[in-house]
This record gives sequence, structure tokens and C-alpha cells, in this order.
Amino acid sequence: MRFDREVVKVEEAQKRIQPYIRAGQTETVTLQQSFGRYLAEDIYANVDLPHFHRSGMDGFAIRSADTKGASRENPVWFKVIETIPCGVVPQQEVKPGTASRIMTGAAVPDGADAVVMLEMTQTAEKDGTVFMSLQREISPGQNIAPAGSEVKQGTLLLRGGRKINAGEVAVLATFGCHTVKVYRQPRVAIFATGSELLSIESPLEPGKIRNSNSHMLASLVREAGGLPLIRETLPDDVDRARTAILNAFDDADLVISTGGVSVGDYDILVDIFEHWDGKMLFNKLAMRPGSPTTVGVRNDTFLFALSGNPGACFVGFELFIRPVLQGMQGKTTHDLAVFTATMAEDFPKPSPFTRFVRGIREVKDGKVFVKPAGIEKSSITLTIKDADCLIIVPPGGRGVSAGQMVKAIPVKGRE
Ligand SMILES: Nc1nc2c(c(=O)[nH]1)N[C@H]1C(S)=C(S)[C@@H](COP(=O)(O)OP(=O)(O)OC[C@H]3O[C@@H](n4cnc5c(N)ncnc54)[C@H](O)[C@@H]3O)O[C@H]1N2
Ligand code: MOO
Ligand SMILES: [Mg+2]
Repeated sequence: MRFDREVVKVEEAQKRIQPYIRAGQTETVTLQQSFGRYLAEDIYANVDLPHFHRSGMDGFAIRSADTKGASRENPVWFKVIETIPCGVVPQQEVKPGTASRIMTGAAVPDGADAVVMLEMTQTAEKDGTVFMSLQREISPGQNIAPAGSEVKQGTLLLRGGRKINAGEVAVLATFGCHTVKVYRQPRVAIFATGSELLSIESPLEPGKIRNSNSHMLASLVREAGGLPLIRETLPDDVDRARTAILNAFDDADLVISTGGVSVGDYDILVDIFEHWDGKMLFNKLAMRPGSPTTVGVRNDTFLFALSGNPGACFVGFELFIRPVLQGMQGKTTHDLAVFTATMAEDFPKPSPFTRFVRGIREVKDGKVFVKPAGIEKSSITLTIKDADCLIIVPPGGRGVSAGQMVKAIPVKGRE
């Protein structure tokens, strides 16, 4: 039973997961709290942007027609009738032969159809009146952003399901969205399994290791917009683990376990799945690392049983859990963003299964290159911190040689 698992391709595994992804509930938060969350409403421009004709320069608002024929030899003179700082409504209409002093960002007065930069002008004062002269023709519209030129009222600005980063916050603030409807953060219970695991506070003991996976997973969950709930570390005791994991379904929106999914005598997740009262989607993948990754659904809630090997645990999260967490927060496309790059180094490691190699992306002379982040082994932790992509090495053959084109999946934000 333990040994004859159906081997499923990664794409097939993703296909089996997708029907169970559901957008969660929503809540309203302040704009500041919305950063990093996923928008749960479509946002439309509730006004033109800018909502008045806006000057793009410090200078003078004029009628461009007045500058016809202006030259060094034949300057035109304007009577300055008003000074318009930002934030005020101009009081005077600019009539032929007049100009208003205006600041960057101020409202252009009626009558004016151009703003001329201060540096292009000369001023003179006579009997308490200021005059301004220009020595060139100015075309209509210069240095004016007409109302609605950036975006018209009623335009769709942001679609629901979009992650709110700094740019989205700027848009929301611009349109006065001081509260924002966002998806509730999925609550993700995280269990580490293995009698060898020590808490991070504990001194090392012979044969034991610290539980790094729970903390890595919690960080990945947070990065993907979820709320991590690090649960107890479970010893290799099936009954205890089953009770703890099943109890987590009561208050978590998604459950992750790490370790105990292979064919070892103490690989207890396998026992749990043998008596699983939900649906088991797959328990063996045609991929490395993480081939024994097992995923089930129970009461509409996922249990992602990731491998205990840190590299496999990381890859399992990126390929399967991150898209699900995004989908639970309204993202409607679940495909991973794949890019093409040139391999910068040989990777002479053949594999019967597709391999997702922790990699580093570099741009040289405008070309994208990728290279392995270090020794590619499922048990290795240190390369996770350096990986900004997963290089997809196809199965069979002899690995990949330098210069060959490969596909890769970006991981770890946009830094
Ligand atoms: N005879 C076979 N042995 C193995 C096979 C196989 O097909 N036949 N598959 C190998 C592959 S591939 C993988 S991947 C691992 C999967 O192991 P498990 O998911 O069962 O994980 P464990 O056995 O519990 O632990 C593996 C490894 O990872 C360490 N670990 C576990 N939890 C943590 C944690 N929270 N933080 C840090 N490190 C952790 C654990 O101590 C082990 O060293 O199985 C292969 N074996
Ligand atoms: O499927 Mo494993 O993660 O290669 O050692
Ligand atoms: Mg094992």
C-alpha cells in the first residue's frame, strides 16, 4: 500500500488542486492596514484625474495665441494680473495681453491655454504693476495637464483580487479610499512532524535538529498574505498527530504539515492518509524535490503534507500552496509566472522526474541568465535564502548545460 503510489505530473497535480480553491470572506480595513492584502472590490475612478486643469510648471498662465510672432527681436509683453499658488481657485480670467503667475500643481485660470516656464520669461515692474515678456511662440496646451488627462471618471482602476502594494495604495489614497474591502487573511495551521525536532530555543542534542520548516513556512504564508498559526511539533505518534491535525480543521482555512510523507517506518502522514475521511488528491509527484508531497481536501479545507526535507518543503509551498493562498484571496489566475532564461552554468544532474532547482537570476547585457543557487539537494537549507527562482530541469537526459535555454519560475517577491 505504502509503496505503490500513482505518480502524478506537476501540471496534473495543479489541475487537481484548482477546483477546490475558493475565494474567502472579506473585511474592511483602513488604507494603511490594506498594504500587502488582496483587494476584494473593483475600484473605479470616482472623479477625473486631475480633476482640474493643472499646471505642470512654475511660470505664467497665458493665452498661446498672444505669443504669435514673438521672437528675440520682437518680444511680447503681458500684464500680470494674479498669482495662483497651489490649492486655490484662480479669481481672474486671463484675457488677451494678460498672464497669471502660476505654480506647479495649481489650477490653470479660465482663458489660459498654456503655461510658460518661469525661466523663459523676463519680468519688469512699472508703477506697481508687473509685466512679463516672452521671446518665443508658445503652443497651446503646453505644460497643462487637462482635467481627466491621467484617467477619466468611471474608469476601472484596480480589479478585485489584486495585491495591494505601494502603487495600489497611492491610487487608493488619490481617490480618497480611506477604507478598503480586502479578503480576509487565510488562517494557516502549520504542523512539523518528527521526533527528531527541537524547538529553536533548545540546545542541540545528539541526533536531533531544530525545527526550521515551521518557521520558514510561517514566513512564506505571511508573504503570501496568510496568517500563520504555528502549531505544536508532533512526535512520530500517529494517533496524536491525527488528532492534532484533524482538530486544526476546526479553525484553520488551510492546514500544512511537513515531514513524514515518504516510506519510512515513522512517516506518519502516510498512515493518516490511509484512513483519510476526505479526498486524497495525490500522494506522489513526478518532481524533485518533494516527490512524496501529498495533498488532501477535507470539509473544503486543504491539507498540504509537504516533505520534511527543507528544500522540498520550500518548493512544495511555492508550486502548490502559494497559488492556493492567492486564490483564497481573490486572485483568479492560478498559473505560475514562468520565464525563459539562459543557463549560466552546467547542471549535470540527471533526474527521472522534472527538477525544480533553487536558482539565482541575473541580467547580463540585457539577457536573463539563471544558475543553481548551490548544491541542489532536497536536504539542503542554505540555498533557500539565495533562491529567487526555481529552474525547471526537464526529466531524463543529463541535466542542462551552460548556454541552454531553460524555463524558470520566479520566487521571493520582486526584490
Ligand atoms: N526508501 C526511500 N527513502 C526515501 C524516499 C524514497 O522514495 N524511498 N524518498 C526520499 C525523498 S525524495 C524525500 S523528499 C524524503 C521525504 O521525507 P519525509 O517527507 O518523509 O520527511 P521526514 O522523513 O520526516 O524528514 C526528511 C528529512 O527532513 C528533516 N526534517 C523534517 N522535518 C523538519 C523540520 N520541521 N525542519 C527541518 N528539517 C526537518 C528530517 O530530519 C529528515 O532529515 O524522503 C526520502 N527518503
Ligand atoms: O522528492 Mo525528495 O525532496 O527529492 O528528496
Ligand atoms: Mg520520512
